[in-house]
Amino acid sequence: MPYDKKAIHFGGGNIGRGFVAEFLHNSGYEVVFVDVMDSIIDSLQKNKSYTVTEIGDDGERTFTIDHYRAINSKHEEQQVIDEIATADTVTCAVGPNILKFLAPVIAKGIEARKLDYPLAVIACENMIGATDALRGFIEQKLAEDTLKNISSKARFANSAIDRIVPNQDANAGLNVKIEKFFEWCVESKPFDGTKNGAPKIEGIHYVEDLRPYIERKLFTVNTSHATAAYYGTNRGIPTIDQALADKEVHDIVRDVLKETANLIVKEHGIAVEEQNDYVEKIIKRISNPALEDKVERVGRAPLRKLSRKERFIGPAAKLAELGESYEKLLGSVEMAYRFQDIAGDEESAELAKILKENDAKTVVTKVNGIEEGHPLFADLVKVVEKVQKK
Ligand SMILES: NC(=O)c1ccc[n+]([C@@H]2O[C@H](COP(=O)([O-])OP(=O)(O)OC[C@H]3O[C@@H](n4cnc5c(N)ncnc54)[C@H](O)[C@@H]3O)[C@@H](O)[C@H]2O)c1
Ligand SMILES: O=P(O)(O)OC[C@@H](O)[C@@H](O)[C@H](O)[C@H](O)CO
Repeated sequence: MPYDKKAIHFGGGNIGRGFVAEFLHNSGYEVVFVDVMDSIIDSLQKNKSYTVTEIGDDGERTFTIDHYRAINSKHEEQQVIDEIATADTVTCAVGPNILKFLAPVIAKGIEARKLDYPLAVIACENMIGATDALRGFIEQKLAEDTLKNISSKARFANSAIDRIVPNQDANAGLNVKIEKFFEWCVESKPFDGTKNGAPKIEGIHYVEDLRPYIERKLFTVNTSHATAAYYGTNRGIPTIDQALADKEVHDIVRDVLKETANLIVKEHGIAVEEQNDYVEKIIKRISNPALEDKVERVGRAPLRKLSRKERFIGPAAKLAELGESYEKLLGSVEMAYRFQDIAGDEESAELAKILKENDAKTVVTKVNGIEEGHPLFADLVKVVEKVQKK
């Protein structure tokens, strides 16, 4: 493999090392990791390779990832700018709330570009429109002239990324254990008319309209995952597979998925059988005991997960608008509201504070982004009142 293309990847964490970098590497890209965590960057700089182990029904397979470099953007901003100026792609997997912090350095890299083809920017986060959000932050930092010619400098494509990468063993170092299944869908249209076309990354499924893919993923994989995590936490169950082995939790997850499946089928014209097959596949994936996926990881950042476009309120709001049932989703919302003061999770502490300091109506407006008058509002207020009582 010549490794003659260059990819800058922000976030050397689980999905960054275990999924995005693996695919870039296998497609002949030299990967430049950018992170702010000293331990990850130091380790990537010291070790010239790490392994990714895929766990499937048919056993395990291990791959070696090499041909990468690593930069700490806290200390070496100019280096990151120079790399972006001469790169083919920028990807990130840092978490939706971090996107705004990446924007200034990416904007400077775009300003410094002299190449005769645009940079491909693809955010790989669990968020509807993550690349659009990143683009918005970047554009706030660009000079007027650059903004006028932005399509010659950079192209921005949203993506939906699906692969379970649990937290890794403390002694694993850089090595990543990951499920075998993957899906990475990226919008194709933003690359129309460019010299090189869409980035040639093996495994990416380019699609004209991403909405059905990202909504199906977020409202099936992540809705069920988070439901299992929050009910599991509430019952003192440590991992997702163990939560799903509990008959009651298992049945609740299935009931919640009936509600989101109803929406997905109605909204996107996906056949009922196809959605049923998808649901079965997802339940099997998240029940995989080999992943040992902790409920705290899957439930992390409850304020984000309880927000308007996210895995519970997104589908529940739409179902309410359509006059369809969303009762089981309210149960997941209740359990998410009960995910408070979890060690290492700042949002869970913030959630506890918000619930203590505000009345239920204010909480719903603030946390769920649902206003009085919306058909979901009164039911959410009841859920919050119940949680506030106990
Ligand atoms: N883990 C999964 O199963 C999975 C699957 C699909 C999508 N995702 C999404 O991928 C994203 C990352 O998730 P993860 O599980 O890899 O999390 P993670 O915590 O393992 O990795 C995030 C990385 O981003 C780094 N980071 C934080 N601020 C940064 C900054 N300003 N600049 C550069 N790097 C920074 C962190 O140091 C960390 O290394 C999230 O949006 C998540 O929803 C995760
Ligand atoms: O990453 P989050 O916090 O949005 O959600 C936690 C998990 O549900 C998520 O990371 C899944 O493992 C992943 O989305 C599977 O593709």
